[in-house]
Amino acid sequence: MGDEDWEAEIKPHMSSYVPIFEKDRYSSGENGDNFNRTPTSSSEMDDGPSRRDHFLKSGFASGRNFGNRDAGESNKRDNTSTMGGFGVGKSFGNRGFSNSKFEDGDSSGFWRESSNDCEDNPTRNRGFSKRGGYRDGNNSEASGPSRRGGRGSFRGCRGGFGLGSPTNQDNDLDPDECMQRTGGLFGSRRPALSGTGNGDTSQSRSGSGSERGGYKGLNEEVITGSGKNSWKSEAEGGESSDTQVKFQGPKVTYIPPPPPEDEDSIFAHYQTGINFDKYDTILVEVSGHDAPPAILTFEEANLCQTLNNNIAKAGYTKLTPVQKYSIPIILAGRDLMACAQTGSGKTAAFLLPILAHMMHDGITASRFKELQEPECIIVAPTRELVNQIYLEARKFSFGTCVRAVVIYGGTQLGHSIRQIVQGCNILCATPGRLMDIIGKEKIGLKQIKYLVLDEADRMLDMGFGPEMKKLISCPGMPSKEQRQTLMFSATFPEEIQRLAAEFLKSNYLFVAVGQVGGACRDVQQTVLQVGQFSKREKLVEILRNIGDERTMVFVETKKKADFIATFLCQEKISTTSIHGDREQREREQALGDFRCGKCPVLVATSVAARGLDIENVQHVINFDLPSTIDEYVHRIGRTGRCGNTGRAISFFDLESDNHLAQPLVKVLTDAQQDVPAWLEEIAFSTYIPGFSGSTRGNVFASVDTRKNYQGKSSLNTAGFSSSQAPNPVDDESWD
Ligand SMILES: Nc1ncnc2c1ncn2[C@@H]1O[C@H](COP(=O)(O)OP(=O)(O)OP(=O)(O)O)[C@@H](O)[C@H]1O
Repeated sequence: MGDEDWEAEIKPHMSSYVPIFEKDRYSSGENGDNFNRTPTSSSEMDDGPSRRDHFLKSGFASGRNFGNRDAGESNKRDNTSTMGGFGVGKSFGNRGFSNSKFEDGDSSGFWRESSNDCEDNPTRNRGFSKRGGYRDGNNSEASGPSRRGGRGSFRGCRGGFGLGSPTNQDNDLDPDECMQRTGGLFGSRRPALSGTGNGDTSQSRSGSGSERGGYKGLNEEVITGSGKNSWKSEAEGGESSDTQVKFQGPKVTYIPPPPPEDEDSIFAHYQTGINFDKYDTILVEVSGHDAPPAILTFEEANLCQTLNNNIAKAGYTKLTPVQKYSIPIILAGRDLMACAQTGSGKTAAFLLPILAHMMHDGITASRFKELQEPECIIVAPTRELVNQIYLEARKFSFGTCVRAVVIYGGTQLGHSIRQIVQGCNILCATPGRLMDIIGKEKIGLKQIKYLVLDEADRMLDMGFGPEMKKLISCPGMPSKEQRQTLMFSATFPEEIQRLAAEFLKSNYLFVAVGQVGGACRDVQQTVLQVGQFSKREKLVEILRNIGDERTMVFVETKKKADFIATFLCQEKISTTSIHGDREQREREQALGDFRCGKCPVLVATSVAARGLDIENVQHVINFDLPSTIDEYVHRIGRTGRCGNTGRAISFFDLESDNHLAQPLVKVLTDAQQDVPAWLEEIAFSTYIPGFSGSTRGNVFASVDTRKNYQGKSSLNTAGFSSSQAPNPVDDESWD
């Protein structure tokens, strides 16, 4: 459903919201000056205490911007919000248009914008607080100063600079980690950014930026090297000049809490499920020359004792298919593109052999140094995912001298740097923060032996691809011949495979476990025909039936995530949310509340679609279907992990989802799921000759897109050869 439709739907409901404030975000005493206390409708203002109480119980504080609140109101909300697990709103005018210095907050807010959320004119964007509170459905109606006063901070990040991104739009994949960078580093696709400012704030930016040829985003000065000193002034606590501050944007002050250090926490894991052994029956195809044979047991990998101990403590007794094939390939020093179903252990498939190599090579303990030169960089598209990978790296390297470090956007840059300078062998990073740190000359690339792209298709698409290209052409980065490059994902569209070749040695191996881009068979998929205006009712009905079982509800836009989370809380369903407009602290809090079961429902945008491994997620509900089938595959893969079973229910809206009918039928069929007759009918009526399964290219690449490779072997994962069906593309040379 488009945003505009959504506006139409939410507007009538918005007036019934109970605004709840987060204590640390709103204080009329401190920030009241920036509030325009224009009265708003009483229905918006004066909701009864019962509902407020409900929010309180349900752990949800919908922090819309209600700048017209008086101090008394604010205090009441302070009480509620501190108990709330869900603080939607972020900025309450204190950093609004009157405040050009951006005392605090999140620099990522400057570029974390979506085209859908940026329909406001530049005047309205001007100097608004950078972080997005809940954008009221009314805010498309006003743009004058008084409105900005009253609701200026509403817009927050959403007002921002109008950094629309073609791929992220409002369905976010950490846009602060990707598209904004392409504007800065690789030539902007957003001409509005360069040259003319969008208002006070962006003017000041473009003012600074124009010395270098216009606004280029935070990263620009880093990459050109000019940001070095300004970083010092910011991250090392020195004074920033106005120009620097304006150019740099608001400081990010969030320092994530360190993960628990005790062994039990490090090795905490959930159980494999009843279908874990069924993995062995999945066909695996390896293509490329001279692939080493698969291993069948951990012992065959010949790992060192410490690694074996860690594997045992992690509860791994048996290899998953992707591990059986990838581990020997990586140990043999080969480049690899591996595609395996969600939740089937791809992370360990690359971490274990990399660590084994490092141990074998006699890695020296890394020590404090201003410039660290890690041996391995792992990049992934979202902050929560890199953090998860880091925790896995820390687990498997436990008791060794290998030090893993994680850095990601939305956290204080100085904190990232402090982590790095203490020593770094394996760096897990989101692309944006990685490029920043490289620009600050805290990371040298000369020693890189392993470059891992997790969710590689995402890392190479138009959102992150330019950033990745920049990374491999950074000074010092060993050429592809000199490093080992590893790519993992559950989906690998053909066109992305072709792009990947630039990163990989020509003799890379391709491992396909099951159907490339196929859904996990342990997820029972149901598609329901639900019209836009019935979705909420249906959602509540389903959630009430589900009870307390952990459920992720995916929606297409950030503001809808806020809206649905608010709505569910009103329905007394304890809910939290995660999306790219929430501050990192809030995102981590939300994930924590969901993981521990405090909020059994997590409403999420695509930011949570990939990679997240959360125990006991029994249900995924696609309140909105995503725009692409590969996104669907990743989303439903948040359940049914590691041999456990799960359920996915998708609302199919005849008005907007017909383009997905065909690929959906294919995914359902391949995963041996029931296909509703009505869906088949739609798929048939929208039949596109030569259909290849995706709205954007061929998700269903039968396997390796290279042609005519030799040495293709097709095995099931117990190691037995199966019939080698000729590949239709075998008759051409792929080099
Ligand atoms: N051999 C194994 N034995 C037991 N558990 C395993 C094994 N390999 C991985 N796991 C566990 O399975 C879960 C899923 O693994 P992981 O997150 O690496 O999956 P993935 O394939 O990367 O999924 P996605 O495609 O969603 O990113 C994790 O909890 C991991 O610890």
